[in-house]
Amino acid sequence: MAIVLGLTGSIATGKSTVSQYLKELGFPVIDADIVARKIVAPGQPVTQRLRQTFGNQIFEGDVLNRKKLGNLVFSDSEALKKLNELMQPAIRVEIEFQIRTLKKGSDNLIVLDAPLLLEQGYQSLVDQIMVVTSSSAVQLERLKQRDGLSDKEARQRVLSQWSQKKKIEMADIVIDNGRSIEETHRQVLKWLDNRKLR
Ligand SMILES: CC(C)(COP(=O)(O)OP(=O)(O)OC[C@H]1O[C@@H](n2cnc3c(N)ncnc32)[C@H](O)[C@@H]1O)[C@@H](O)C(=O)NCCC(=O)NCCS
Ligand SMILES: Nc1ncnc2c1ncn2[C@@H]1O[C@H](COP(=O)(O)OP(=O)(O)OP(=O)(O)O)[C@@H](O)[C@H]1O
Repeated sequence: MAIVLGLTGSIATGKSTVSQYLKELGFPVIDADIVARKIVAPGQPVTQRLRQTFGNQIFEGDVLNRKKLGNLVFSDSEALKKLNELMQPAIRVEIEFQIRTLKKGSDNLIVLDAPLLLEQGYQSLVDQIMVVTSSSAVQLERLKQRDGLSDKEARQRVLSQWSQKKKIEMADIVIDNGRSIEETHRQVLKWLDNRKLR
């Protein structure tokens, strides 16, 4: 029976960096950010509801302008709450479907990479929780650099999620991604070897 690993952590701490490595090692990865993109493609029911709720301002024709929606919800907690109410049920259904499908295969490890795994209570879908961390200063710097955000915008995004401390308290495994990527890979390999997963 495959182990389902829930991979999470606060924004820009390095989940994708770890999930990319697990993918390179050959493990199947379900990426909640990709699931979230799929359900807001043109013509999807959730896309229509986003238009009804937030108006045409967040669209270019049929296509959702993610940058505009991001700017709106990460600076207004009520809007973010509405967005979560709209999107999370459909995201959960798709994630559950993908886990069920992968469990029918022969993989010994299935990875669920989900930034809001703990906030949204996905613990019941996974067997182990891996939290990726880095110091707040490193996290902010990487976030600003990657997404071209101001200091204020980056801080607002960090504050829209649970604190790193709270996530670490709920973790089975903590991966410190504050140093080099090679050092992070070493920690992942150590865990895989301990669990005899490779
Ligand atoms: C607001 C949106 C349009 C911004 O899109 P954008 O392309 O700029 O960012 P992207 O989707 O790559 O997300 C980047 C990071 O933002 C953080 N984030 C995304 N959604 C949320 C949210 N609802 N609450 C808190 N943090 C979030 C995550 O750490 C995520 O990895 C997009 O993030 C979105 O649709 N969010 C809602 C869907 C969701 O809840 N996704 C998380 C799945 S568990
Ligand atoms: N150890 C590292 N050293 C230097 N840069 C890194 C390291 N790990 C990640 N980065 C960079 O930091 C940024 C954030 O990393 P990544 O995208 O993996 O985070 P994430 O947790 O998946 O973010 P999100 O929650 O937004 O999806 C990226 O630009 C990535 O290239």
